[in-house]
Amino acid sequence: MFRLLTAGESHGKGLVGVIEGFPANVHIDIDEVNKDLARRQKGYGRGGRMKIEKDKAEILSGVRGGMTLGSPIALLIENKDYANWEPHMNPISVEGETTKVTQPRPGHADLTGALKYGFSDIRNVLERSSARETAVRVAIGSFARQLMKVFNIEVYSHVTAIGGAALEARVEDIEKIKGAEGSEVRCVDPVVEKAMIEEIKNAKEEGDSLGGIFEIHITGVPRGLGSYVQWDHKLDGKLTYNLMGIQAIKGVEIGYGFDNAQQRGSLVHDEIFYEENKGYYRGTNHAGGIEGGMSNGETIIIRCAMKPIPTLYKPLKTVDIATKETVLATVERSDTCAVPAASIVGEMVAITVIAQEFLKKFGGDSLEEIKKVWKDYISI
Ligand SMILES: Cc1cc2nc3c(=O)[nH]c(=O)nc-3n(C[C@H](O)[C@H](O)[C@H](O)COP(=O)(O)O)c2cc1C
Ligand SMILES: C=C(O[C@@H]1CC(C(=O)O)=C[C@@H](OP(=O)(O)O)[C@H]1O)C(=O)O
Repeated sequence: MFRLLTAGESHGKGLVGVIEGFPANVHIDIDEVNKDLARRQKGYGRGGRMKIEKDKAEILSGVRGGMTLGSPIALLIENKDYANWEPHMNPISVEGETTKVTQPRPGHADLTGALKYGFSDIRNVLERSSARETAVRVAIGSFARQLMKVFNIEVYSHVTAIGGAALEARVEDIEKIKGAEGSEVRCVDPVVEKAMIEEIKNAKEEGDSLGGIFEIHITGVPRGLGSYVQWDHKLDGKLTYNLMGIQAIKGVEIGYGFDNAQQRGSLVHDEIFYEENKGYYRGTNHAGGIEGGMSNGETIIIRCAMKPIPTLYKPLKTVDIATKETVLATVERSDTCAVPAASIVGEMVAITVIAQEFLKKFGGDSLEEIKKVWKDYISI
């Protein structure tokens, strides 16, 4: 079981990630980490910031010659935009009163964050609450992904809705889902993709914003990750908690969760079968690969709902915290829609949880030790 921490402000010098408890002797390909970072930066509907940043992770510790050491891994992603923000973000001395942000944006941490921490400058809140932080969670997730790949566990995602443009039917075919990689909005259906892009264009023109839904599929997860024995050991609980920790994610569904709620049990529960060469398996996967808080050996399917981006070019009303007057919310620069980017963050957060639970079950100090325990278990 490893734990992680992130640090860093959106327009500060950079983002830092620390992973503690990651096993030794895992080969890490830094190009793969950087590819995942680049995937998060793509997607139709992003704003000007993504033209400035070219995210690359620098490994500061815990890896030698491409192999993990079992010691804490420290990662750094530089914020290129810091060069433009240095007068406001320098850790030692900043420009004073005139540059304060005092008009909180509805939908952001701005107002409550300022009141909670006693700030007269909302910048002290927005810099850390920003989803810029998700870059380093993707870098950490890429380490987890590389570890899980050794055990044939893979993660994929696709966008199923942006605003009102949505796929009509569920897609469970992994080969089809892999096709999302080639889409500007990570949608597997070209007709719906076109409608999604149109929605984003229209929202942008009208100074508005959009949210949507993405779906994560994790294949190859052995049965028995997580447990029913105590409420806080449950795998579905851990996944939803961590996915809800992504900025703007407001709903997480395991399997066909909400659809199942409107059906009879006979149409919902996945019948159990057995074949000599295959072992136990299900005829359907409405549960999304988790029953009783444990992975059941089927593909884990999770849907996440993202609210519309809160910063609006046609801003909503708010109250200036310096004057208490009604004003329009601050706009500096913003994405119109970031659901495709969020789907990559979702992938990486989900595979991080799976890797943590995997290590809880099969854990050891080195990859070799883990492999032994895992091989014994899957041969039962
Ligand atoms: C990848 C990604 C990009 C985002 N980009 C923006 C943005 O450009 N402008 C904005 O106002 N919010 C953006 N958000 C959402 C806000 O960070 C988030 O809504 C805000 O911090 C409030 O937190 P909450 O929605 O979790 O309550 C983005 C979120 C994600 C996941
Ligand atoms: C920087 C990223 O996303 C940012 C998330 C974000 C927010 O408020 O959450 C606001 C925007 O930042 P800025 O105000 O600098 O344009 C996004 O670009 C990123 O994803 O790397």
